[in-house]
Order: sequence, then structure tokens, then C-alpha cells
Amino acid sequence: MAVSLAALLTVSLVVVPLLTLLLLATKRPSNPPKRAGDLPPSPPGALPLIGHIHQLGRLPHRALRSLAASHGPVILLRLGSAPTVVVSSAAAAEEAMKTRDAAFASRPRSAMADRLVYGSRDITFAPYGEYWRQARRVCTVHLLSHRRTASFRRVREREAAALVARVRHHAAADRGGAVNMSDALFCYSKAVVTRAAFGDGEYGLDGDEGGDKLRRVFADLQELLMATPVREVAPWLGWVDTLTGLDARAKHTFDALDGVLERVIADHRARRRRHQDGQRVLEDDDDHRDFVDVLLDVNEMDKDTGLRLDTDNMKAIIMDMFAAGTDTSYTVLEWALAELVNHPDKMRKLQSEIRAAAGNATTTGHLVTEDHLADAQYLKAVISETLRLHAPAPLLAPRETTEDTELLGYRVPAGTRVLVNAWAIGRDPELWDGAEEFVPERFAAGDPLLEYSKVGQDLRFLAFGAGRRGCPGAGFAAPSVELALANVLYHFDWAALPATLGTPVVDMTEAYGLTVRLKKPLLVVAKPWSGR
Ligand code: HEM
Repeated sequence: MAVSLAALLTVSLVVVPLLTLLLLATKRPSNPPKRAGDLPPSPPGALPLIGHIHQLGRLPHRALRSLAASHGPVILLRLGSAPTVVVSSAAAAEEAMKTRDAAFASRPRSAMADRLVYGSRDITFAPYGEYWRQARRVCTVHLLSHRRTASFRRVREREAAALVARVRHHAAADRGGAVNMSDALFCYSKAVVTRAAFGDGEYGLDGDEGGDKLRRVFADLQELLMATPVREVAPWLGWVDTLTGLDARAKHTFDALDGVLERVIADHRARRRRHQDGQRVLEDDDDHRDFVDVLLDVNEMDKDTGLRLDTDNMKAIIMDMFAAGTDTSYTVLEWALAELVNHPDKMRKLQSEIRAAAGNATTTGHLVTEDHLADAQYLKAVISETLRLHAPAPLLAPRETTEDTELLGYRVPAGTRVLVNAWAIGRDPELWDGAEEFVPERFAAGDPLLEYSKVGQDLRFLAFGAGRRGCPGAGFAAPSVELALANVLYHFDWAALPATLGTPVVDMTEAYGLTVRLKKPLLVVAKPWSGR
């Protein structure tokens, strides 16, 4: 009895207070109360040279959401030598991208973009300033305007027909009907941007019949734009980039793409000269001008407004259209189809909508057109929901502050890198019921978010970013994504590959890159629809 009394005393006097202290320490971590002018809280564990980079793991958007859960919606990390603020709530995003938009409107300098995108003279990587303003105006007014986007309708419908034919071919070739939809959807998205950019001419690398080499070069471009050369973190270790082959890879990729762009622009110039000489040029009326034509026109039209685009500027802008427009659109399609295969009831609901709108013509030639989709509300809801759960660029494109500013009362000095975790905001349980579930029905008729391509209208929904650096290509992406998804769902019924155990499902594991996509290619079974 004496022993147990002593034990009880020890427990109540020593162990309980100790445990309480420990609990308090883990529950309320090292963040002291905020005072005006404080920098945002910084998680412990930064290492010399790399800072917090090792804490980002393979899927930084997920790691950053966990850090935000412990340290708050605005945190300060050191990524290499770059002080980086991470924004993880809609309120903080609203302040950064709306209230203080101008202060958060630059992009950090990237050695790779300087090297691959003509000294960052595109739009995405250009620092905030006069060149960016002019280039962005060219982009929004001339290349990606509503009118120009509508003029590419023929391009989209042609490529959608090619997509359906490709799927039909692969489904028939494999007796089980399995089709690699990652490949098919990537080819579609790339073809739409390529045709819009270059027109109908076939441009590729030497000896590249099926376009595979060019596709690999583009994949390399995306990967390299994500890479942080060692010299960017530690300039005195620049030789490591040569040793690892990064420099050679960057040179090879740049030379290959530059060669193609050079040829495209030279051909367009030659065609225009012939045109001016009075020769008849087919497909050159206003409605079918491609991006290169438009940039050459802008150069002439805007002569007096002070804007001059030299050949490198044009190449940089065209390269931007590819880098920013291809993977993003394809990733949305891939996630949407994967979610629908895993939610057969939603897939059937969407198919009913599209099949009712497009009628009962299921001959191979029949195509769902943009006219059929004018009132396809559920299609829009499916895409909105896909973008909410799977923002293709979960951390958007990095921003940089242009001046000393503030965020939720914290001080953010000029020159700070800023990442907005759109993925975490899209899944914030405080903002969305059943935040992790795929429920397109949450976007009911009349919900402004059904018009998902209106950028920055609701800061809970950030797949296209917001503010002056928000995506100018959303209106170009929307009809392209809708048409492809509608056609593959109209013409085929889809299922996951048979599983050895349990219900077959698509593995939704993510892989990180310039966009976040499915880790394994989307291999799914396509069964041609034979009509009612
Ligand atoms: C579903 C498809 C797309 C998604 C999800 C997407 C997403 C984004 C995001 C998150 C940004 C950064 C926004 C910010 O910093 O606030 C961005 C910027 C940009 N996007 Fe898109 N994008 C898509 C399609 C396109 C297309 C098709 C094009 C062009 C053909 C395009 C061209 C651009 C450009 C040029 C920028 C840079 C804007 C600037 O820095 O001023 N995007 N996009």
C-alpha cells in the first residue's frame, strides 16, 4: 500500500505535470505571439546551404500543407539561399493576389528559364516590369483573346476527331480494350497548341517521323524548367552542373527547340513575302491566322506604340505557349478521366448529359461539337471539381515581391519568393464540405465557379492563379479540355483495368513535375459505345 501511495504521488506530482508540459509543447509549437513587423514563423530544421529543401519531400504541396497545419497559413522557409513565403489559406492568398497584387507580381529569376527561354523574355518567367506588361498585353489582346480562341475551333474539332480515332484504334488493337490515355490525351493537347501556334505545317526534328523525338525534347524542357541548377544555390559549385550533365542537357534541349522555332518563323516570313508579292496564299485569311502570323502582324501594327518583338522575343512567347499550355491542359484531362473511372455513377451522369446533347449518331464519323456543349453544366462541374482537387500546378508559378510588404500582419521584405499552395486551399476542410471527395454536384447550376475559366473570381479556387499574373490561357484551355473530355465520354464507356483482388480502380498516386500528374500512365479499358 505504501509503495502504491508513493507511486501515486510520483505520478501526480512529477509525471502528470511533465506529460502536460510535453503535450503543451507539442500542441503549441515554437510560434510566439505575433508582433507587428515580425517575419512569418519559420519551421525548425533548416540545414546549412539547402535550408528547408529536404523538408519538401517528393510531393512538396503535401509537405507544405503539413507544415502549414503546424505553423500557420503564412510561413517562411529558406529554399537554398532563397527566403520563401508559403501561403496556404484563401484569406492570405486573397491579400497577396488581390489586395496587394502589385507587391506580389514579379517572378524569381530562374537560371534555367534564362537559358531555355531566351533570357526569360517570355511572359511566365519575365520579371514584373515594362517588357512583361507589353508581352502580356500581346498575349491577352492578340493571341489568347476570345475571338482568337474561337478562331481555333476548327483545330480543336479536328484534333478531337483524331483523338477518338486513336482511342478506337488502340482499343481494337488490344483485345482487352486497354488504352494508354495519358499518351492519347497528351498528343491531343500538344497538337491543339502546336496547330494554334504554327498552323497546319508539319514541323519536327530531323528524322522524327511520329513526332516522338520532339515530344521527348518538350518533356525535357518541362523537366529542366523545374530543375534548380547547383550554381543557383551555390555559385562556386557551378562545375557540378557540368559534371552531372545538366548543362549539356539544357544546351541540347535549347538547340533542338530553337532550331524548330527558327524554321517556323522563317517559313511564315517567307510566306508573307510571297503574299505581299501578290501570290495567292491559301489558309491565310484573318480567321485562320496562327500565333506566329499574329506575332508578325503585331510587330507591324504596333510599330508606332513602341513595342518591337525581335525574333528571340517571338520564340520566347511561342515557347511559353507550349510550356504553359500543353501539360496543364493534358493534366486536367488525365485527372478528370481518372476520377470518372473511379466514380462510375458520375461518369454515367456525364455521359447521359453529353449523349443527350449530341444526339444518337454514333457512327464513327460523328463528333461532339462545341455547339452541343453550350449548356453542358455537369461537364463544367466535373472540370471545376477536377481543378479544385487536382490543380495541375499545385503551387502555381512562384511569385516574388517587388517591394517591402505585409501578409496577414507579417512583414515580407522585397525580393522574397512566394509560393501559393492552391492544392491545399482547394482541399481546405474549412472551405469545402467533404473536401477530399470528388463531388462535381457541389457546383450547382448558377454557381459562378462553373465558369472556371474566369480567373481569380473566388480565391478558394486557384487552379489558374489570380490577379495580374493569373493565367491568361484559361479561356483557351476551357473549350479544348471540354471538347476532348466530351468526345471520349460520348464515344466510349470506360473502366479500370481488371484487378486481381477487389474492385478495379485507377491508382491516383501523384508524380511531381512542372505539373502534378498521375504517377503511372492512365491505362484504362475503352468500350466503344454502340448507341441507345
Ligand atoms: C488547364 C489549363 C491551365 C492551367 C491550370 C494553368 C495554370 C496557370 C497558373 C497556375 C499560372 C500562374 C498564375 C499565377 O501566378 O497567378 C499560369 C500562368 C500562365 N499561363 Fe496558364 N494554365 C493553363 C493553360 C494555359 C494555356 C492553354 C496557356 C496558353 C496557351 C497558358 C498560358 C499561361 C501564361 C503565358 C502564364 C504566365 C502569366 C504571367 O506570368 O503573367 N496557360 N497558368
